[in-house]
Amino acid sequence: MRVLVATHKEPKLAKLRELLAPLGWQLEPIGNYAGLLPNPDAPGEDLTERVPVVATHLAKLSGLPTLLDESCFEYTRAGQRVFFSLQFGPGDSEEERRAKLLQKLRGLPPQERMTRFMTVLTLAYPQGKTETYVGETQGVLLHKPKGEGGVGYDTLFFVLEAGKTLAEMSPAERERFSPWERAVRRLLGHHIIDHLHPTVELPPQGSSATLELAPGAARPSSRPSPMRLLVATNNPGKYRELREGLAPLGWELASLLDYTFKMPPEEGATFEDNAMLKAAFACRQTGLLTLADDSGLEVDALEGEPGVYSARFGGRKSDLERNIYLLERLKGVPADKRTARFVAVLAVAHPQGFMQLFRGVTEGLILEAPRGENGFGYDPLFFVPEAGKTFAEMSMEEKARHSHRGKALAELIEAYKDGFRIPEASSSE
Ligand SMILES: O=c1[nH]c(=O)c2ncn([C@@H]3O[C@H](COP(=O)(O)OP(=O)(O)OP(=O)(O)O)[C@@H](O)[C@H]3O)c2[nH]1
Ligand SMILES: [Mg+2]
Repeated sequence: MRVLVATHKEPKLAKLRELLAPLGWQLEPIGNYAGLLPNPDAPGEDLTERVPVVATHLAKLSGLPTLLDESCFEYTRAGQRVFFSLQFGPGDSEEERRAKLLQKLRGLPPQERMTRFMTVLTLAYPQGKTETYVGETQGVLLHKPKGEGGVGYDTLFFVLEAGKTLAEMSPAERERFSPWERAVRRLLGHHIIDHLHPTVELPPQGSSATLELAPGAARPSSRPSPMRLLVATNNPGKYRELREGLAPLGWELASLLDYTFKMPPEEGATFEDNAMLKAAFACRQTGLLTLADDSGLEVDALEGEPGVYSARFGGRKSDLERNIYLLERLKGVPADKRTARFVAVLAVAHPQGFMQLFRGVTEGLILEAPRGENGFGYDPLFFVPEAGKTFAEMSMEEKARHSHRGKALAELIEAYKDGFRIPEASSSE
């Protein structure tokens, strides 16, 4: 797809091309759009309303899908939400912009300097359809600059999650906290999923499905390995279990530590969606056969929560905090109502253009206090009646025999054990 990008900044275009490379879009700049934008300094303007309107205008003029982003600070002044747009005329130097911002903030009490640094990114189609992605970072605007790095307002913006200003971060760190990058990654995650939906058939438990990954990809041929498999997870506990489980295949494994790209946000509604998104993304980045695991805990008394949100349950940051939160949520729920299951979906994306899925489920109970030292995540709270133990009381081999991941891995090994054979790609023709 050809997409116009409303920017005249070469570094921004280059960065977009790098981040969106897995989508295979052809990104072209439109330099001369500034005159079409409404007055950027108009007060109280909500970018989530304005950016889609302007992007649609540009898409209609050009007849091509068009990407436009704008950023702003949003804060509260006298109880009102105020937007401070970061779009300026070409004449403003960074110095002048900072002065403008400081002037706007003069006299604001510290609690009103709490800010959302927000980027709104819209992809507009000439027919009028729009998609809008928002990236945001919470912070405090300082009275005085702090730090040396970065550009623009980076010296004034203190990121709460990081405990420093953007200007005090390394370039890699700054990327992680940049609302612009966050918005772009949301778009990427969404489109990778979009791309997969039309052809995927969700398989019955333990079977495999085929789908087309890249339009025009070579038709798969059946041929044996040499196998190199990228295990695309950032979770060390999972990685260990996957490595052990895959050992019988004798394949050479690569990990995400071997690469510098970042995985997109997991915005799918199901484990299947997220596993495919992760596998497809990493496969397209590396060209390697890629395995991703999406898994989680479904608690009946919580109507299936945390489910696909298991890694960010209650916004808690560590395994320990998530376990404490789970116990809080289940306070007063009697033992016989504490039923739950762990689900794992493994997706294997083949660079030739299709994907296979394997699913495993283990039923259990959530205890009222942790038991055992092994494993990771919710393991100390997950009791498996058939074994009479929690996952955390099991050795790795024992857990593999009983666990959701172990069961999905067994299906995968079964599918690949007699050498690597690619099924007929029926959906690509
Ligand atoms: O006690 C546990 N024993 C398990 O066997 C297990 N499997 C998954 N989980 C939890 O479920 C979430 C998955 O989220 P998830 O699939 O997005 O993985 P993740 O974000 O940790 O890594 P990645 O693979 O996405 O990089 C994470 O919070 C995991 O702690 C488990 N917890
Ligand atoms: Mg994850």
